[in-house]
Amino acid sequence: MTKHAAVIVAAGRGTRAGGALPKQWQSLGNTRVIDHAVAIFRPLVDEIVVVHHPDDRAQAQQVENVKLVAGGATRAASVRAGLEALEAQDIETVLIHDAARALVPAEVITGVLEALRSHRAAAPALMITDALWLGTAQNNGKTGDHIVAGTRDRSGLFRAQTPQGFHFAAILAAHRAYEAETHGEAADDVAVARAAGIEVLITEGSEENFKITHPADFARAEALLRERAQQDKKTQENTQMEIRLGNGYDVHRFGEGDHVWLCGIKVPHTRSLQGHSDADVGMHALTDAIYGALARGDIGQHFPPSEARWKGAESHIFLRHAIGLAREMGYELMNCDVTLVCERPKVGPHSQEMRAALAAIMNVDVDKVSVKATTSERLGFTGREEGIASLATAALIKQA
Ligand SMILES: Nc1ccn([C@@H]2O[C@H](COP(=O)(O)OP(=O)(O)OP(=O)(O)O)[C@@H](O)[C@H]2O)c(=O)n1
Ligand SMILES: C[C@](O)(CO)[C@H](O)COP(=O)(O)O
Repeated sequence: MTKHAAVIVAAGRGTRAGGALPKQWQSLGNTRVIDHAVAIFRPLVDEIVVVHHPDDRAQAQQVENVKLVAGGATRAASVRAGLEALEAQDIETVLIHDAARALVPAEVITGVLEALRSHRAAAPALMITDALWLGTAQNNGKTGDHIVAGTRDRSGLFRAQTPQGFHFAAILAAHRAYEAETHGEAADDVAVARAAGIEVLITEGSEENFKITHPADFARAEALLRERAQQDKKTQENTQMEIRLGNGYDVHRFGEGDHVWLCGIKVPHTRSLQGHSDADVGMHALTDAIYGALARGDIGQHFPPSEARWKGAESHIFLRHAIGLAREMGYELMNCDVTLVCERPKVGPHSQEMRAALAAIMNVDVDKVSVKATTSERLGFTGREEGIASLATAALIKQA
């Protein structure tokens, strides 16, 4: 079985960050910097080693279910200690990470793991997009004391991040073989790997994977946590919403008359639709679609044709009832779509007015309402102009 391990180095003193404790033990959100770093690796690897300073044993012991190892005087020495502690185990790949990059996005880690399937080493980075200057210090070498003495070519340059991933045996051997006297103090594990001739693939880094280095980085990390919490809340709200769909179908036959009511609009015609109510076939189909979405019966159940009081009733009464019931149950109309099937009258010239009428009855934006028409190619009862049929679909949404 492939065994992935993570070595999280946390043995530095965090002198640049300041604070009463080294930065990895300081608070970030409602926990500590180190706890964020460990939590993100937990589901992605089989084993986690936290390398701490010998003086920080008490702080490190508060991290549960990790192997604790005392680190060294340099980052490289701390990494080496972490790797040595894993030697006896059957580890295939190892991810070496700075505790100070506490908010590394999971995709950055999985990007490295994915790359390790085909490469012996991989590490995330961001391409340099700013111009590069050479500054010469005038006084004490702080930012405000430099004068630009030249520019440097930025092409092909990257900002290195962690986790840096390796086949375990290869990076352990590389660390053991690395001679700081010959190669200089290694900036990171990629430098160690390269000194051993290991090719390293660059994977996608992230601006969110910054290293907490200076005091201001804490404020940046807190802001990122707040942003993520808001995003999580939104995602949760979206996953909690409930969407329901319903369809409706209705038919009314033609009889004597000089107009038809369609979707709330009186359309002049050579005949009229017959029915117990005003026979607005489109509005009936839509009303039934809403009842259907709610699983609350149909128009006939709420307004029985056997009851005289509904004789000649205007159909907006039915539609208002259906949308009112939806709201009582906590739903809003997401959108609806009504299709009228007839040869005549022509619906196109009236469809915008019909949309507006339905939208007004339901008290929704007109963009949520569609009214369209089709003929049945002179086939069937609609083709013979014996009546008009209508189909409707309604989508309702409830936010939890
Ligand atoms: N002897 C060391 C030095 C550094 N690190 C770790 O390497 C990471 C990157 O180092 P850096 O950000 O430079 O941390 P510090 O060395 O703690 O910071 P500073 O240089 O400001 O003291 C950190 O997670 C740090 O804890 C380590 O494990 N052992
Ligand atoms: C390994 C590293 O995170 C790559 O960017 C970085 O070099 C470690 O931090 P340091 O400040 O250089 O010790």
